[in-house]
Amino acid sequence: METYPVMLNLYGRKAVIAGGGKIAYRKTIGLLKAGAKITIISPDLYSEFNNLLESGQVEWKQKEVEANDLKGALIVIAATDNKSVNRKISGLVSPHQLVNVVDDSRLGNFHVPAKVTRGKLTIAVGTDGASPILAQKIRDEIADVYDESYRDYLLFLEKAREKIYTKKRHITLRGQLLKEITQKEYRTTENQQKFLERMNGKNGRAETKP
Ligand SMILES: C[C@@]1(CC(=O)O)c2cc3[nH]c(cc4nc(cc5[nH]c(cc(n2)[C@H]1CCC(=O)O)[C@@](C)(CC(=O)O)[C@@H]5CCC(=O)O)C(CC(=O)O)=C4CCC(=O)O)c(CCC(=O)O)c3CC(=O)O
Ligand SMILES: NC(=O)C1=CN([C@@H]2O[C@H](COP(=O)(O)OP(=O)(O)OC[C@H]3O[C@@H](n4cnc5c(N)ncnc54)[C@H](O)[C@@H]3O)[C@@H](O)[C@H]2O)C=CC1
Repeated sequence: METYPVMLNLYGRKAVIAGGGKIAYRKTIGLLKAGAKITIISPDLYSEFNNLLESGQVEWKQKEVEANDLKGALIVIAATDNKSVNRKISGLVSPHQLVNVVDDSRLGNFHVPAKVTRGKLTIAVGTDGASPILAQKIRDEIADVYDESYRDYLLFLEKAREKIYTKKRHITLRGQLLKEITQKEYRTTENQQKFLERMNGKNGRAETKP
């Protein structure tokens, strides 16, 4: 069976992480970047958490995890170092909760891919648990190709697409324009600017490429 990749919008949604170790920390950072509201349930916390706690970015309940702690969470991560506790958590979640079990992905309903993010561009690599290190390696290779400059490029593409849709255009022309801006020449700010001006109808220039 294949997995089904999705890009979740977790902004403001509740996430519960059981365990306060290194792996819990890694998952916390990923969830924070997505704007989730995170509660850590753990008798102790890995020192890296201190900053997050002090700045109020995460809530910590200093205790062992119980069924009640999972209530209201969209996403639950079982990240303790105790296999039977992690297994128990996977059995306690409701069928509509997302649960990731860090030491046995078959017990959960999702696992976490390696990813590279460049602003609005996200590329995720998964191996279904076969080799997290290969997922990391492929991610690193992809990250070299799709470097930091893609952050601004994506902003341009978004803006240009909006402009292309704003004005009433024939569907064929619209498609041509949307395709055109993904070509290499539009990686330069100069050509991006020219394109936006063209869409604004400045300088009386034609819409199609000369
Ligand atoms: C199933 C999954 C569940 C999940 O956690 O979602 C899972 C499971 C397990 N990982 C284990 C080990 C390691 N995992 C990593 C690294 C990452 N692991 C991640 C995801 C996943 N790991 C999910 C599958 C993803 C996929 O295959 O697509 C990444 C991609 C994302 C993330 O964690 O955020 C992150 C890279 C983050 C980044 O670089 O960005 C490293 C290397 C390192 O830490 O540097 C090692 C040591 C090397 C090794 O063992 O291979 C073990 C054995 C634990 C033990 O020893 O007991 C298990 C348990 C098992 O296999 O059953
Ligand atoms: N998915 C992944 O990427 C990886 C998963 N792992 C697995 O993740 C597990 C956790 O690894 P680390 O974070 O390095 O361990 P760790 O030892 O640093 O942290 C474990 C945490 O779980 C807490 N804990 C234990 N029992 C608990 C309970 N009943 N309720 C709440 N919290 C409890 C501990 O207090 C501690 O904070 C490991 O057992 C390993 O199998 C390890 C490497 C990678």
